[in-house]
Amino acid sequence: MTQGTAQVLAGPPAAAALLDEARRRAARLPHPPHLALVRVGEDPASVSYVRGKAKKASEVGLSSHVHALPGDTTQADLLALIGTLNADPAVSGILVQLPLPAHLDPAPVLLAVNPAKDVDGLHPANTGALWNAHEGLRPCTPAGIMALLAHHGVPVRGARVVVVGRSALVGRPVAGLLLNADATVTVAHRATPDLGAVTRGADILIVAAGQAHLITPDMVRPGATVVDVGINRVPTEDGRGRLTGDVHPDVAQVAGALTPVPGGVGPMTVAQLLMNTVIAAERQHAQPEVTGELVR
Ligand SMILES: Nc1nc(=O)c2c([nH]1)NC[C@@H]1CN(c3ccc(C(=O)N[C@@H](CCC(=O)O)C(=O)O)cc3)C=[N+]21
Repeated sequence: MTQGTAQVLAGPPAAAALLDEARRRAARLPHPPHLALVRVGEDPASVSYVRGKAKKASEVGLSSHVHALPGDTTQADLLALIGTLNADPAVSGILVQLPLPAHLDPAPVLLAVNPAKDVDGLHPANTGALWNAHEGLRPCTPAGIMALLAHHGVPVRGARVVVVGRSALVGRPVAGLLLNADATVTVAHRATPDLGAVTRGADILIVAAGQAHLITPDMVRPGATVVDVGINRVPTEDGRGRLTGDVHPDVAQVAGALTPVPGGVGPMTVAQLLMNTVIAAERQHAQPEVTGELVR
C-alpha cells in the first residue's frame, strides 16, 4: 500500500497572520491593550503557558502582567483580585489560568470576570452569546481552530464535522462556532457507542478528548481533515516528557490534512488570546462604561 501524505495544517504561519493583525489593530488604539494573567500556584504546565502568553503579548505590542498568587490563596482573595482588575480601566483583558488548585471552585471565579474583559470567552454571558451567534468574546482554542481552518482554506460551510469531546473549554464552544459557520455538526463523547462509525462520517474531524492516540486510521474517512486538539505529555527517558496528540500518527496515511502536535492548534490558542485582548480593548475604547467609569 502506498503511504498517504496528509497535508500538514501548520499552526505557526496561521498564528503569525493572526498576531500581525493583532499588532496592527493594537497600534491604532490610544494605549496598548493590557492583559492581566492570573495564575494560582506553581503547576509547571501553567507556569510555562502563562510565561509564553506574556512573551507573545509583548511581541505584538500589548502590555501584560502576571498576577502569581500562592497555591493556598483563598476563593475570597482570588475574587477580590478579579474585582480590582474589573474596576481598573487600564486592564483590557483578564485571563484566569486553568486548572485552578483543587480547593478553589472555578465556576464562581469565571462568573466574577467582567464579560467585556473575559478574553477566555468562558463567562456564561459569552458562552450564551456564542450559542445565539451574538457579538461576544469567543473562547481562544475554538476560535483559533476556526482561524486555522480558514487560513489553510478548509471550507466549513455545509461540511460534515464531528467533534470528539464536550468540554467547556473546547468541545462545546467549537461545536457552537462550527454551527454558526453553517457546518453540519455532530458531537461525540465517551458515552458514544461505536465512536469509529461516527467519526468515519466526518469531512472534518476535531478531536479534543484528552486521550492520547484515541483516533486510529480505521476511524478516519480517507481524505478527511483532522484537527488534533490533544496535548498529552508522555514520559521519555530523559524525564522531560514529550507532547503527543489525541490522534495516532498513522492517521497521516489516511487523512487529507492533519494538524500536528505540537505546532498545530496550540500556537493558535495563544494568538487568539491576544487577538481577543485587542478586540476587548477596541470595544472598551468605543464604550468606556464597560471599564467601570461613570458615563453621563
Ligand atoms: N484559562 C485558560 N485558558 C486557556 O487557554 C488555557 C488554560 N486556561 N489552561 C490550559 C490550556 C492549554 N493551553 C495551551 C496554550 C498554548 C499551547 C501551546 O502553545 N502549545 C505548543 C507547545 C507548547 C509546549 O511545547 O509545551 C504547541 O502545541 O505547539 C498549548 C496549550 C491554554 N489553555
